Amino acid sequence: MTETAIEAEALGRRYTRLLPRRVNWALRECSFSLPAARVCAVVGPNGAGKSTLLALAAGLDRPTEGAIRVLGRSPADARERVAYVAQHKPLYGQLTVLDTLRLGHALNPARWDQATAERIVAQGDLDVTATVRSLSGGQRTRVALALALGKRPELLLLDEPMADLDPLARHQLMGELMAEAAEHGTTVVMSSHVIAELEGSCDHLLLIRRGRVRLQGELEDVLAAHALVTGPADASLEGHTVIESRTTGRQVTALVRRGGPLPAAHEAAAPTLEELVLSYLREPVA
Ligand SMILES: Nc1ncnc2c1ncn2[C@@H]1O[C@H](COP(=O)(O)OP(=O)(O)OP(=O)(O)O)[C@@H](O)[C@H]1O
Repeated sequence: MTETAIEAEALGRRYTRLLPRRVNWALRECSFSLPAARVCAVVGPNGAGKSTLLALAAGLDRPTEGAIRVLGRSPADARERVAYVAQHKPLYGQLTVLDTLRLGHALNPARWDQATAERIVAQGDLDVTATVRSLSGGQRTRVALALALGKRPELLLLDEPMADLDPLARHQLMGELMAEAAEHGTTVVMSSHVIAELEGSCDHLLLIRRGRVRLQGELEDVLAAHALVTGPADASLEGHTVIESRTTGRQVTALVRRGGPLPAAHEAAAPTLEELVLSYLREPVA
């Protein structure tokens, strides 16, 4: 097994509209490395480039610039070992749930794990003879995740997988994902807007803004490198990078990237993942 699940080098994806002509870089100069056998959260605001990145890793789209390697190969060559659940969960609407799982088996005869796929479907209390088009959005998500996990992938790419699930289904499917990752050493790369949910389950963070990587690393290290400080507004925070600050009267509260010991005049606390991500999302971009 490779130690790096996804490696990107100056990756870029540009979209060009002809009339009226407009060029939009969905991703630009993205270089990062996501470790294997970890659960990685990809976060960023709407339109940041998360889906574009996942589609490139899945080999469903091609970079305009730079390169991306998946499990040490080109995305096309790695495809057999990768499962991808796109944001809109594409499935065949006319197939029943049972036939969908049969198709999953037929397409992945060597690796297919029927027991896992069936268990995930059964936990949702689905009628397996119902057609996919008759299912609710959340039920379809469950079938898409059953297909993906049934493939027993080495790398699981999930684009906002939990967005339309009820809280109980979220909790249960997140548990399934974590158990799968732990048991089989599966790498999970998951985009999500539900930051609080990622905190207890992710090991690695990739934060994208306006097509560029703004922050990346092991979650523990990233959190430890920052502090939420409160102190007198006139005391200097020189040497530290202020990501966001708010002044109320004579007090300032700031999220900083530590550049060394913090000034004694300030009280410092460790930020939660949500506080950290929100500060980076609010940070003014030049
Ligand atoms: N097929 C396309 N044609 C033109 N522009 C596109 C296309 N797909 C994506 N884009 C643009 O690329 C940028 C990144 O989109 P992307 O879907 O990757 O963002 P995202 O981070 O997944 O957003 P969200 O959180 O809303 O799902 C956006 O500006 C979007 O308009």
